[in-house]
Amino acid sequence: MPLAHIRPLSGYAVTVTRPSTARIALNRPLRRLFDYLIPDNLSVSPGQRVKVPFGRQILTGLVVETGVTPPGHVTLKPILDIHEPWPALPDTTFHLLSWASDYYQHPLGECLFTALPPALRKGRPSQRKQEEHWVASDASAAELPSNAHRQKQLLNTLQASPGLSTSELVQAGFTRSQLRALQDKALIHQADATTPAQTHSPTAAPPPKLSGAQTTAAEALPSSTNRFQAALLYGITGSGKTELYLHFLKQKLQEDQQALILVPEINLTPQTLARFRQYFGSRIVAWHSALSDGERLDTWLRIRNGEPVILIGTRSAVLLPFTNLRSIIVDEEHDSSYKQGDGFRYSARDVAVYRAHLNCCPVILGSATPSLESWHNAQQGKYSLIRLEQRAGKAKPPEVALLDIRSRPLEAGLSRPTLSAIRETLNRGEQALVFVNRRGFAPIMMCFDCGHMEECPRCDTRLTYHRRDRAMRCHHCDFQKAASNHCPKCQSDNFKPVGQGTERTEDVLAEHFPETPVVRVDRDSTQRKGSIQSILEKVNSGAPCILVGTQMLAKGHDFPNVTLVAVVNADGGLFSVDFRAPEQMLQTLLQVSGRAGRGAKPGKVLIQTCHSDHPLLRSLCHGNYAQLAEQLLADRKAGDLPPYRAMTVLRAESDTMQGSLQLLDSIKPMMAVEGIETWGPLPAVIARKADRHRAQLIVFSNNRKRLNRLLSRLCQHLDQSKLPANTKWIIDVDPQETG
Ligand SMILES: Nc1ncnc2c1ncn2[C@@H]1O[C@H](COP(=O)(O)OP(=O)(O)OP(=O)(O)O)[C@@H](O)[C@H]1O
Ligand SMILES: [Zn+2]
Repeated sequence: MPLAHIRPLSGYAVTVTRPSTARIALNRPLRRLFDYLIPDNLSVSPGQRVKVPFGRQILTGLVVETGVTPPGHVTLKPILDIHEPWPALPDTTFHLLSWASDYYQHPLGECLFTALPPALRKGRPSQRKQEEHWVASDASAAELPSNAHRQKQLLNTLQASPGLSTSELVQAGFTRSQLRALQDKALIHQADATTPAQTHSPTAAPPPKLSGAQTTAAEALPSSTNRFQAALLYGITGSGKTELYLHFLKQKLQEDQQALILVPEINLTPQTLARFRQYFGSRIVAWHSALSDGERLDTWLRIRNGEPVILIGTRSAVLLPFTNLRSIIVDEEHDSSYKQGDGFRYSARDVAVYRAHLNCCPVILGSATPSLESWHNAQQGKYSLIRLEQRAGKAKPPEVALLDIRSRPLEAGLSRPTLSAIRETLNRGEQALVFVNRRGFAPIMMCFDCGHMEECPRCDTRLTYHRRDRAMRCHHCDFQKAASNHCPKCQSDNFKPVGQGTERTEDVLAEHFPETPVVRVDRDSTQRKGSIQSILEKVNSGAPCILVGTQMLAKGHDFPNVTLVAVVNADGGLFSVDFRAPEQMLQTLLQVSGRAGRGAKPGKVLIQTCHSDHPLLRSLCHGNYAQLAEQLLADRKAGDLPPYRAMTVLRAESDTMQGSLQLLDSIKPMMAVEGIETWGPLPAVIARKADRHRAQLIVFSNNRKRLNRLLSRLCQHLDQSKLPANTKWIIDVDPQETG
């Protein structure tokens, strides 16, 4: 041993076995990490939260590695303290996020911090707050004043589902003050936290017996929770996929194991939770955007502590620090809300599959309209394909008909046959659903004298007329102004709405059917917390009504008394420039059609179109998505588009279009590499949004690894380049939108 290494033992004994430096990730959009010294009194390991000095601030960082050699002769500052002695991100979660950072080309620090609840991101202590659960006391609602409707409803809810938590009740539209009011009157009390199983114990209602088709599908589901297996469950609308998920978990998941069920935001209703709780009681825990910071921390800690929860959550749930995750289910796997639209643009579905792979556990992707990516993976044998092509119970698939509206008189977009079909439905005491793909009253306000149309001053789009609040609004930025009765250009009062949105359809239906409630469901009508829940409750009561809504209505709802679905206009996606538009249009049409006839009564779907001879729409009538998927995949293959080639979009935004195009032009030569093809740069379809000019460069490759390496180099290069003022770039790997 060289002499220089022989040192007196005292004071050095520790440094021999302990690393003295650590590389730390910060929650910053920076593609770099920072090195710090580990003081002798601290012991740190990867995934752990630490406090570090950064400029004049003290920030929370996450340890990425220890024992690193810092570059050059920099003097390192010491870590100030640790937040807790254990790593906030355990091994597999850490590995998952590092992989995602590399795959999606997003800075590691921001990726890692996404897996922490807001409280821990902000550097708060990781102490557990006890979530309050409520039960109704043995008192009667008669003690409530007759005008306390909401309190009565709250009490009824708790009588029906004892043990709901404050957050679940708030999500269902109740308020904390209503809870307090009932508590003060001793009508409800907190469930005993030490015996939650009692308040949450599965109810006696026996699960329905699986049908023959369901049993066959169940037998084909992954056989073990200790092996990676990916299954695509293609089950038509109303086939009872949820029952299969429950059956699978009941059969396969052991009592000490964790499971994750991903759902699109809108599907995570108290009804869904209640259905799962019937089987699994207090093991069911929810994760969604409406939770408070405290509730998130509480749930996060349960997961990190390895409690055997079955988490039902939206997109970001896939990043949580599970320690014993043994099954993953992705419901409505085709849903575009699984892809994050800004910042860390990950696809929760794809991350879920990778996570299952890392954990050596099964993943089930379920949908009535699988994404072409998943369908392709099944064709390639990467996923097993399980088909469930019969509706559950007594329900039959709906009868679908195209209604050509080219030469028919329309009333706010509705044809006479559609109106009569609605009337017949209501006369039978059933419910009708009318699907309109736009919110607002009309997408265009136009002067019939001078031809002027109202446009957004900040975007290359028209303003939508919202009649309820007499406003003209841009749906792409936050611009709005008061609506006027006169053309702002020529003052003519021949200034009128063109086309229809949900508000207009709602008005026409209310005029035609004055006796029947017309319920509008879109982003405007459901802004208030819990409003969607009360709407759903109304519909679920089964009384005749007409539902009018956007795709919010298409997803996953189970309204047994809806027997007619009318689609006002199906043609939007047929001729779009976005290559995904036909797929998304067909998925939406099939999903919304799938709301018809889910109970004992037969369902009917009327699709109004100007292209009744279009082959895609004709196949849709046969309701055979498998066939449609094959057709769409053949088009993708012919165009050398995903899933046949990997695709990434580089976007640039600047004060001028020239600035955006120049930036993309400057990096294009870096991509003149074998096996890489680029399209563009070109202005985006909406070239100007909120006064920013947008351009894009699309990159394709047959070789994902090569593309990934090239993109990493490109991002490094762009990070180190000095960009012109006000110019920004964005990278989107596997984009959902390419317009
Ligand atoms: N074996 C069964 N026997 C009787 N009814 C069943 C059975 N399985 C499911 N159901 C009922 O059938 C209806 C549809 O089930 P579910 O909502 O799970 O369908 P789904 O496949 O998720 O449909 P979608 O894709 O349209 O959301 C529900 O009301 C459910 O309770
Ligand atoms: Zn705008």
